[in-house]
Amino acid sequence: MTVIHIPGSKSVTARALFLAAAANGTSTLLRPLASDDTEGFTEGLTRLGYRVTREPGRLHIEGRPGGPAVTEAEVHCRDGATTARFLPTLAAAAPCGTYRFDASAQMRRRPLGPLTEALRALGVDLRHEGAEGHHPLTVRASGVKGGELTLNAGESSQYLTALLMLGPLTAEGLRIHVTELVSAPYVEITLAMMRSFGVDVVREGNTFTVPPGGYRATTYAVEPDASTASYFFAAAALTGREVTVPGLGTGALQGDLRFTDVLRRMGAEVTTTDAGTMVRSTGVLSGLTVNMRDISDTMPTLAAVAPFASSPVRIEDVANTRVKECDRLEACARNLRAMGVTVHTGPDWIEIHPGTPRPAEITTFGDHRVVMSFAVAALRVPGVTYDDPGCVRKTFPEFHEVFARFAAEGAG
Ligand SMILES: O=C(O)C1=C[C@@H](OP(=O)(O)O)[C@@H](O)[C@H](O)C1
Ligand SMILES: C=C(OP(=O)(O)O)C(=O)O
Repeated sequence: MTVIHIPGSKSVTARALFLAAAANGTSTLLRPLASDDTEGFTEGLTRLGYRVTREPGRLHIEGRPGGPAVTEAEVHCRDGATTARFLPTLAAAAPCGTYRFDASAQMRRRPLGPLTEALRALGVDLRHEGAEGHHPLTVRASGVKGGELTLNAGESSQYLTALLMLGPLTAEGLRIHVTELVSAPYVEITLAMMRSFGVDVVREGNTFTVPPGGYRATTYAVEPDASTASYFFAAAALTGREVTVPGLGTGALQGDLRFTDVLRRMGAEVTTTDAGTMVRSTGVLSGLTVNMRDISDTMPTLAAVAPFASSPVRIEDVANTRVKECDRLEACARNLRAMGVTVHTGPDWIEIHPGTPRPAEITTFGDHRVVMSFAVAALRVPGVTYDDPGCVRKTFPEFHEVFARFAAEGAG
């Protein structure tokens, strides 16, 4: 049996950094993720004048309920959409200040229009330098009074998360009516974490009521990243092995742990306890039709193991994977075809047929999940290479070393 210790969740770390920065008092984050996304987030906070100090395996953040310590700053959000969407929202709550945000070429292409429109509707002076709804942008902050909003989060749940986290920093609180929502489990993470920092959001159907009054500092333990764990779970199911991931058990916050339900439906044995989750191959890997709207970061993981299933795999309702680090539906289709696999795609679906994949150079489009997903397929197809293997730095800089050790253990 192999036990894999997975680094901290990107989503939980980003939220914890925001909430701790806004809180009254000093917070400590235990086992936060250290990757390009979370380093970018931390650097952004530092540029806004927040004090973050490091110790091995922990971060201390001195909260500033009154907002950033500086009234002017330039923040580069790198490739991280959590950074690029959450930090301008945090800055908007400042009583006064001018804050400019930019991002990598990849992140500049990704949308945030519904969020910036919502901030403007709340009275925030926010200007895009180029295309509307994209970075770079400048926020001229003068505090946010609060009030009612209608939001379409059908493209990204991060718009809703950003506004929910803003709510307690407004004078009167926020009431948000949501018309559409993708990646819904990420909103559950947000609500649970806001509770840990002292704020109870009331949810009635699609309406969220967020009280004013700010956050309370706390010590927060970051759980392992469930999307990262999907590569190890899939690898076990694909190569006749068993793997246990401690720290992702029945109480886990992240919806992406439900990827193990998909593996179970395909034939793997899955056991979840309070302590963690174990996936064991039964030698059976059947195809299926699955809706991944809630857990679309694991769509590429499933796409990469799909050709080895005994019948077609059809993944539905994943249109928003087209506005991630790359167009993930097309990236998966292109790379699977390069490996000789039959693939069909539609606006929001992909269908992958059983085949005998051959080695190819994977075109990564700078997307960490393309690399990590095809590394799983590569366990059965020696000779796969990547045009940019280093892009795993976004969420898991040590991926190649850890995954190679995991593979070697299975071979030995
Ligand atoms: O809130 C978050 O931390 C995230 C939400 C999801 O994005 P979308 O809501 O844009 O699908 C997910 O894909 C992303 O990796 C992290
Ligand atoms: C989509 C992702 O990241 P983000 O939106 O946080 O940049 C991801 O990590 O798969």
